[in-house]
Amino acid sequence: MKILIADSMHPSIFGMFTDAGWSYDYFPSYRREDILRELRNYEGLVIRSKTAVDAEILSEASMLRFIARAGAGLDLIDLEMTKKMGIEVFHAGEGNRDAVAEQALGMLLALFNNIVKADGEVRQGIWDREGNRGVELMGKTVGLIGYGNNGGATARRMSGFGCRVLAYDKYRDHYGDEFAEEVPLKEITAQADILSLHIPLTAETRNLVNEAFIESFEKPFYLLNLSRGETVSLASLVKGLESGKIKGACLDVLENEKLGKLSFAQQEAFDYLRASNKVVLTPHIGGWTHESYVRINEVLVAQIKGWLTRLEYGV
Ligand SMILES: NC(=O)C1=CN([C@@H]2O[C@H](COP(=O)(O)OP(=O)(O)OC[C@H]3O[C@@H](n4cnc5c(N)ncnc54)[C@H](OP(=O)(O)O)[C@@H]3O)[C@@H](O)[C@H]2O)C=CC1
Ligand SMILES: O=C(O)C(=O)CO
Repeated sequence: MKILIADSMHPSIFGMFTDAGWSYDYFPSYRREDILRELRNYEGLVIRSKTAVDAEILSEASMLRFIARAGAGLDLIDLEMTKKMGIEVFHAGEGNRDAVAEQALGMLLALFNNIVKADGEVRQGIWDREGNRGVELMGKTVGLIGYGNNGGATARRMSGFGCRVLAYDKYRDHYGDEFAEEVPLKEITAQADILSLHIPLTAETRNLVNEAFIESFEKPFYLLNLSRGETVSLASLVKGLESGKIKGACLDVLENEKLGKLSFAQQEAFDYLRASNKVVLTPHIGGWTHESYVRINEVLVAQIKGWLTRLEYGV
């Protein structure tokens, strides 16, 4: 089996592929046009987030049997088309869920305890204790939307901090566990002090957090987004922060990432966010730890092996 690795990966993948008897070409700097030109020669494609695997790319995938995404989200892959073409798609959500959950906790604790602001002040010689009085996580109600890998890992940690955790997942049944109560969405909007998004980006979740949704919350709340930026309308978030309905936000992802590509309206919203002490921002690093970098490879290789075994035994 010949595999094209078209994005940078932790080098542990090379030994894993060789041990499995798979041959590969590693071209981490391949751009879209290179993939378009070469893909017809490969049975497997490994990508991270550089290239969208859309209809045009797939039209060159005459030999392709699988795509392995070195991460959780599959929003860059045309899943309808891969299904039609019988191409397997693997992801490594189990590989970075703990990283995402720890980052969610870290961002929230930073926000609640004014860590970024206070750190900046002390560095400038300002010793302000009253202006940096914190908020505790203990006893807060957290609402999670999406209860898969990241939602589950986040619930485990939030409950350990003394929070009551409510979880809503539109596509799972009977998912409540010792860390989170399974609830309808309206229970989250009625009770949550903190909302944390752990959903994929789909037509349904794009702009899920808009003005009407924010207004549907009964209490002012804090927002965490470590899913995809496009699930939250930045303009609505800014309105919510201005009105006080949103008390603060932790954003690892933005509506239009990489900052350079922002439209005028997005730039205006982003300028508000970056000037606000009620907001903690990180550059999409939630799933991006040294440990997850390796674990993602292990998860993908296990999935590919499992699939090959199933094919071999016809199950
Ligand atoms: N910031 C970062 O670095 C990272 C971000 N992510 C993002 O987080 C997302 C979630 O990851 P992960 O937890 O691993 O994914 P999972 O698929 O394990 O969990 C997501 C859950 O949300 C459910 N869901 C889908 N649509 C809705 C909806 N409209 N309302 C409520 N629930 C819904 C899914 O159902 P179903 O399975 O049926 O779709 C699934 O049960 C990824 O898709 C990715 O975009 C992931 C890793 C790192
Ligand atoms: O795993 C994901 O989907 C991420 O966003 C990190 O690449």
